Amino acid sequence: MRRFLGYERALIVTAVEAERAAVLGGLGVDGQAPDALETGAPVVVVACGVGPAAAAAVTSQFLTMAMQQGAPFDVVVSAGIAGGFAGRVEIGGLVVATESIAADLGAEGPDGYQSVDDLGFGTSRHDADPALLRQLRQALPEAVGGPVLTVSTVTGTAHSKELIEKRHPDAVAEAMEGFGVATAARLWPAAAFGEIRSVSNAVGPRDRAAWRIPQALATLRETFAILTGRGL
Ligand SMILES: O=C(O)c1cccc(C(=O)CC[C@H]2O[C@@H](n3cnc4c(=O)[nH]cnc43)[C@H](O)[C@@H]2O)c1
Repeated sequence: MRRFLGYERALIVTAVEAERAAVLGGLGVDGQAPDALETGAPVVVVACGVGPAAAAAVTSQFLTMAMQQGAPFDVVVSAGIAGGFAGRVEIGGLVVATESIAADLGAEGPDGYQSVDDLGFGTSRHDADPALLRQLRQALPEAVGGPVLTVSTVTGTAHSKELIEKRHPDAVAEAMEGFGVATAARLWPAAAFGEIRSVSNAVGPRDRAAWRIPQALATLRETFAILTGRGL
């Protein structure tokens, strides 16, 4: 198996098995045995489950186990499909996060929404590692760069789309794991963090039949072929 960019050991965290299979397909392997972590594979791909809590828990577990085995990860990437904000990214297109933002981690009050940052309780944002981001932008010139939101509930009405766009006017996409993966990765300063998303649907009123999942999974697969030097 080839390396991810120039990194010694990469942990790629997807939400579901179909995304994991697409990433592994890009790496040129049909599947990965459950002992990939123990055998020192240069790229380990794990499906953590949906949402930021599962993402943080599983990422933390894998980072700790790799360190205990003496083969720590030096890069951690949250990867999968996402909803894209219309006019910023096409369905089937690719997004590279400049930062991963917990879009609903805060409080509502008479003056509107306040993030945990506004409240003085910590941070709702994690920047992508600058060196990793540069490499991703160079390897994937067609990708749209910008903040990617992490939500616990998929935006599904015109009203909630309007609200989230007002709170995060620069966001290019929303998904459900990036901030969780980043929160765990931040505990390991030696590991660079990034988030890569292919777009399966437009953020807005729920229309599951319009989600182009096979197209987004194909983009994800091509992306990881490029990032491991296997081309298209
Ligand atoms: O049904 C399938 O075949 C299938 C294959 C791959 C992935 C899925 C998912 O449902 C993945 C859920 C995952 O996708 C992210 N996501 C995608 N669109 C959005 C969105 O509009 N808002 C928020 N999250 C989105 C998210 O990270 C989920 O964990 C199904």
